[in-house]
Amino acid sequence: MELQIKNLTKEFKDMKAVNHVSFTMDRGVYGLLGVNGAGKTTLMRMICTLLNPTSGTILWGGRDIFSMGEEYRRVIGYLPQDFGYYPEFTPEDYLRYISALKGIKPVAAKRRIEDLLRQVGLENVRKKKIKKFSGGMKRRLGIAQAMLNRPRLLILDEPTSGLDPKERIRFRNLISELAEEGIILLSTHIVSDVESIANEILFMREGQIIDSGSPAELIEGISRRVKVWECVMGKQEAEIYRKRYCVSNLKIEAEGARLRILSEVQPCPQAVQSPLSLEDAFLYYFGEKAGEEHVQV
Ligand SMILES: Nc1ncnc2c1ncn2[C@@H]1O[C@H](COP(=O)(O)OP(=O)(O)OP(=O)(O)O)[C@@H](O)[C@H]1O
Repeated sequence: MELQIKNLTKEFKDMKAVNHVSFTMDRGVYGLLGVNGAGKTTLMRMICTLLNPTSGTILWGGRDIFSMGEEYRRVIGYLPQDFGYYPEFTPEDYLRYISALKGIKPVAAKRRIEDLLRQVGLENVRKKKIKKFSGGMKRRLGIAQAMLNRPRLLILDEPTSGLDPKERIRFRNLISELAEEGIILLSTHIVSDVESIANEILFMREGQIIDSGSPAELIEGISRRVKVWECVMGKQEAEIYRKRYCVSNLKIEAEGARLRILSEVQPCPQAVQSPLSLEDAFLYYFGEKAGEEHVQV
């Protein structure tokens, strides 16, 4: 079964938060990458039927999702950016409560909750109150609630925000496991969160999908337009280069500042060409904004 997004637009007053977006998802993990305000949440909320598009269509198996009602809700699982939980609940109570809301019968829910607690690694804290959970544990619980109805389409909005590096690794492993069960669309502004697990990446900027493909395809495409150079220079000189070029990394070493520069031509005589990474590709599209919350694991 596939989800087709055709010419989708969402306008808020006179601004287009999502601007004529089209793409199709059939299987695996799709990483929606963009800086804050790119339109990721708006796009995801429309896919979840929580927001009506201004124009365009979303089809599941060729049918308009907005006319499918309950049938579509059975297909989809959603983890919103700020998912509400009840601090005094245990994960078991919480999942039982959400199961009831989703209309899952108690016997089936019991089995499913057992499986999910194990799958997201919360079986040992099943009796602990959620208020005592770390950010990573809460996110994993959030994924479990989105998975209760065995969705074939799982939408995760910024699922890694607030996670520490160890939790990020654990999260990536969990997503790879879940991907075997259907389609996962996850949004993030952190390249390393999706680089190793996404089959396809969609770069979103100012409401539009500006490029898409597998990480290798994206790297190859952008490599034809820009090169990456590495060079070492004095700190003062490095400041000048930083203003003049798109610098994807600056590291102070014993012999000076090591710069990673994106440029079509060799920026200085000592610069040596280096293979382009997905992180560089992100920077190529998003420039300065991309570095605002740069996280490396
Ligand atoms: N209900 C709304 N009314 C007016 N403008 C909105 C509304 N929701 C979103 N926007 C605007 O639409 C644009 C896209 O927002 P959106 O939340 O979809 O981006 P995002 O990529 O998810 O960013 P973030 O990660 O910060 O949530 C932003 O400029 C935002 O201010």
